[in-house]
Amino acid sequence: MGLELYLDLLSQPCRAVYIFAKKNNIPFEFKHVELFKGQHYREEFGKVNILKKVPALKDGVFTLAESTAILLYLSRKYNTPDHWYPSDTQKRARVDEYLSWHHTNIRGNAGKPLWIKVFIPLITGQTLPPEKLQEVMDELAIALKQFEEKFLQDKLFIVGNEISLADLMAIVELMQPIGVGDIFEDRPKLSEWRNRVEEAVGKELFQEVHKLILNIKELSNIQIDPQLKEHLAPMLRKMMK
Ligand SMILES: N[C@@H](CCC(=O)N[C@@H](CS)C(=O)NCC(=O)O)C(=O)O
Repeated sequence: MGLELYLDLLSQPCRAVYIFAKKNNIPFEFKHVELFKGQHYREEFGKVNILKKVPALKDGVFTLAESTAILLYLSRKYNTPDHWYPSDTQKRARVDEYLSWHHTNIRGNAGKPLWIKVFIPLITGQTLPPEKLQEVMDELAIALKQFEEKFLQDKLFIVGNEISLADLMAIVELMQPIGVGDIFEDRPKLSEWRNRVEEAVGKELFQEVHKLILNIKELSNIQIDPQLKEHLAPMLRKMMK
């Protein structure tokens, strides 16, 4: 049994894993787990990831959750080019530094605008006041300022002159709010970095993987799984407050 990747390309960390595997010609079977259909609650998927989240990996009898761990596993197993996760100790530490900061700062904030503007209305039928969107956009702006000042500075990529796992994890998150508002528009440094990342990944692959998120409005007539609604209810109540 070969490598299987369980993904939904609406999910940011899934896009990072997909891009990484495709870009590095890693052979895998794409196992589509549609979150809005609640397919991650199926018993079969629970055997791959007891946490019931995507991305997840299955390689023979070995299973693995968490995007960062999956990317590192793939980079080691397939001996991918060094720039993704440099062997130089200090460069590698810079990737680790970004990845440690990423989850609570970029990931913690970049997904929210889409929830406020698209997913919550879709799931609950309720539209939230514009101030709610403004609130999360303001929080994201703080994270973006730190991203530019601390991690990007005046470099081409987060770790010098080549793309690494840090850039990959960052870009997939920063593409998430794009259907709601263009966060790159008034940020030339961020926008130029995005172009470089897109170029390094390959424009065709980049567009392919972001097709769903760039056409997010087409989701408006999707049927949401009732179990998913129930599972999300506490989180939604918190976000709607
Ligand atoms: N820390 C995890 C996050 C995984 C995660 O939150 N996945 C979301 C999609 S972006 C998910 O599967 N959510 C389903 C749910 O919580 O019901 C990673 O980086 O892989």
